[in-house]
Amino acid sequence: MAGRLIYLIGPSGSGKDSLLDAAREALAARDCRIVRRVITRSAEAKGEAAQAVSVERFDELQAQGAFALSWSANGLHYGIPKEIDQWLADGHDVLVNGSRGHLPQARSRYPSLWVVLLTVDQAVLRDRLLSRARESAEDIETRLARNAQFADDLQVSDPSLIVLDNSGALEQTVARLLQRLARAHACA
Ligand SMILES: Nc1ncnc2c1ncn2[C@@H]1O[C@H](COP(=O)(O)OP(=O)(O)OP(=O)(O)O)[C@@H](O)[C@H]1O
Ligand SMILES: O=P(O)(O)OC[C@H]1O[C@H](OP(=O)(O)O)[C@H](O)[C@@H]1O
Repeated sequence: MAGRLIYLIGPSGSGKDSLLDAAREALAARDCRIVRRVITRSAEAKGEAAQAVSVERFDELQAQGAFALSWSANGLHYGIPKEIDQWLADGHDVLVNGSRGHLPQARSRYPSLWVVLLTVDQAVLRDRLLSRARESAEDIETRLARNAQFADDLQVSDPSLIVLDNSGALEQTVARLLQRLARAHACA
């Protein structure tokens, strides 16, 4: 049976990378794969273990059809390697750190995908972005402002949407993620 794509989204700083890192072992034990993204961000940037490439290299990879999904946001380009299609075909569930802006295209390519939406109180979010200190103060404000664009877009009543609040301890969010995925018979 084909695997399921789980598309993790949430505001910048909501904790997507932290959650994936903290849940990595538990997910691997459940045969759930986490894909490594290709990003036009410098390799030195703190945070997720992504493959950093130049814009020229990204464009080449794109032209070669190396990406199953790709988008641009926050002045960067993001690609999800095509190998996820083989993983899904082989029956593995696959977790992707996605983009809210790209959700319609992701849904149209993977109609059975599940969305995990990570939320955080706005004040906590600002504090976390500032203390992460990956972006300049100006870029952080731009990222916070980007959230308004998506505020009403997701239907909380959608049965294939899992909403997780990460305003509290990360361990709690990990536990709830695993629980909710198990209930959805994904990564179970
Ligand atoms: N539950 C939590 N409690 C305290 N700090 C947290 C929690 N979750 C994440 N953080 C911290 O918040 C910051 C943002 O988290 P992270 O980088 O994982 O977010 P992200 O959603 O991947 O952001 P982006 O989309 O911008 O990459 C990090 O410094 C991380 O350590
Ligand atoms: O705002 P939206 O469209 O949800 O997401 C845009 C992109 O920004 C974030 O990446 P990062 O903050 O550069 O790591 C997300 O992971 C996503 O890929």
